[in-house]
Amino acid sequence: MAAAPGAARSRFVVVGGGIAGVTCAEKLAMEFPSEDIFLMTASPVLKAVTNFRQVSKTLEEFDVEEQPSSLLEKRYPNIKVIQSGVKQLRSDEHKIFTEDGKEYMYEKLCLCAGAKPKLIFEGNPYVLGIRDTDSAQAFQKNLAQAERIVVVGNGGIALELVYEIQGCEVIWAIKDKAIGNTFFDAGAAEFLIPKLSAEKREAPIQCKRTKYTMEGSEEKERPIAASDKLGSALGPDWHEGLSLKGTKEFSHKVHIEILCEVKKIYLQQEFLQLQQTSLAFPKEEKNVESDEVLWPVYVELTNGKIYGCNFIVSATGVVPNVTPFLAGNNFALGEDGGLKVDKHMHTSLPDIYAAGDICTASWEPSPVWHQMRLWTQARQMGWYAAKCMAADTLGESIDLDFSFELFAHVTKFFNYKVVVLGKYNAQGLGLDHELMLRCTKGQEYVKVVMQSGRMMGAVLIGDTDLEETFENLILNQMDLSAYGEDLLNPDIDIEDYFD
Ligand SMILES: Cc1cc2nc3c(=O)[nH]c(=O)nc-3n(C[C@H](O)[C@H](O)[C@H](O)COP(=O)(O)OP(=O)(O)OC[C@H]3O[C@@H](n4cnc5c(N)ncnc54)[C@H](O)[C@@H]3O)c2cc1C
Ligand SMILES: NC(=O)c1ccc[n+]([C@@H]2O[C@H](COP(=O)([O-])OP(=O)(O)OC[C@H]3O[C@@H](n4cnc5c(N)ncnc54)[C@H](O)[C@@H]3O)[C@@H](O)[C@H]2O)c1
Repeated sequence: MAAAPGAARSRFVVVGGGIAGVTCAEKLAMEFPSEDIFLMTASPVLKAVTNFRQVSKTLEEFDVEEQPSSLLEKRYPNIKVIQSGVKQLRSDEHKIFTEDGKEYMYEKLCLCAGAKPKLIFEGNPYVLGIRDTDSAQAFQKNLAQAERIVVVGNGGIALELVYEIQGCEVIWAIKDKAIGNTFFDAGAAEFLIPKLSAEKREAPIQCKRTKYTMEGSEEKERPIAASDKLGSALGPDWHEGLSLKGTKEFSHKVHIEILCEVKKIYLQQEFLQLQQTSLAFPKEEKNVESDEVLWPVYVELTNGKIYGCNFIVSATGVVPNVTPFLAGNNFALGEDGGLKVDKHMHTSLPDIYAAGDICTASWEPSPVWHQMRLWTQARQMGWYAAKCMAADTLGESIDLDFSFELFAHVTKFFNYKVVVLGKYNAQGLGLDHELMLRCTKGQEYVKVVMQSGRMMGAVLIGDTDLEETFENLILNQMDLSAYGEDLLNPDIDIEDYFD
């Protein structure tokens, strides 16, 4: 195509300086060393993956570093970083327009603009979200002067926050029955809960493993019934450099309100006019006397309770950053608002690919993979999108990358190593599955999800050393019926078993 006068052009343009965009640009730079790759980003710093370690076939660990763009350009001299937000895309003309009034032409474009927090009561100044360095610092500043906050949401961010916050009362309002619904079931939640009260923190106990099989048993700690219910983002351990401390001297003080949402938020003045009564922080779950302190803001929950607090954290998921790209372009969007991509990371429009939090994987997935907006998937998608762009350019064919065979995520919650594999919460399996559990209080929690004798998923909390074996068992879909409960028998070296 002919370049418009004044429009810079490049064969490959990538939008987004997060993990997906940077990884995509790096891979393109390697594949096409003599081509200039334009990387456009709204944020002044880029996110680079460092210390990458392939822990097993599908599990990976790495650090995420904020770096100035000059460092990336030094490592890859054919990458040109353009620091300006994209405000418009004209897909029919293969052009993008940036905030600083410039226009660029591309042959192939990859959109990696990430996502932003999906806030409840958006626009209310007392409601904070956490996404990037700025929002994390704003949160820290507010927390330093707070005595009580309300945390809403039950996913990754809420789990990290309630554990890390010290010296501040936390009312944690969740829609579900148990904590951490995006990663755990109620059994795992029960295992983790003691960690939330510092006073009750237990010394490590002897490894006495309690074994459970199947749901529906009447034992006290029975397996939990299967349920059919279903700027750049920060990097790992983002909270470690931040002092997440309120004004008080105690450690954790978390009160959980389950099965509720926020109904209304009142400013102090509105609240006083209504002459409502707010609840004090509950003591041992009994104290519901009214609060005599006046708070800047009050939260009314759908269970009728009202708590005063300094501010509210909305850790209620994300929405893909698609807005600047939609006007005049007929992208197919997923239910979650992301740009639909096929198994070659192609959006519904010609020559436009997408990767990371902005996209919605719309191919028929492997039975044990699903999309979650995580940095591991952002890296894998960015890398694979670049390979697909290269293959299309060179007229080659390409198979779906192996990383999409099995969902695998390693992280840390409540100071435990947490590994989740496959359909770890029996997602999409309906009632047609069984659970096997092994649990040692304070030490480890192992859950496997079985269907027709095959392992479909697992949650491993603590240093279980089982991830590689279970990863293999899920990948090879071996019929394990004959092993029964021995699968989780701590006295049997399971790895030897399957060698
Ligand atoms: C607090 C927090 C903790 C997290 N913890 C974990 C964790 O422990 N493990 C895990 O796997 N994942 C975690 N995540 C999720 C993970 O960070 C994201 O899934 C991942 O970083 C997404 O990468 P991305 O490149 O797709 O998007 P982003 O990192 O959001 O990057 C998007 C980029 O696009 C740029 N951009 C946006 N709009 C435009 C535009 N119009 N023009 C130009 N540039 C634009 C932005 O400036 C940014 O550089 C966490 C997220 C948060 C917020
Ligand atoms: N260690 C980790 O792996 C980790 C840590 C932090 C964040 N993350 C990722 O970062 C992203 C953002 O994290 P997040 O915790 O905001 O999102 P999330 O998707 O993990 O969790 C959102 C939570 O908010 C709840 N929710 C949604 N709407 C609600 C509403 N109106 N009222 C009350 N609750 C509501 C959901 O039920 C869910 O529990 C996610 O993609 C997450 O996977 C991962």
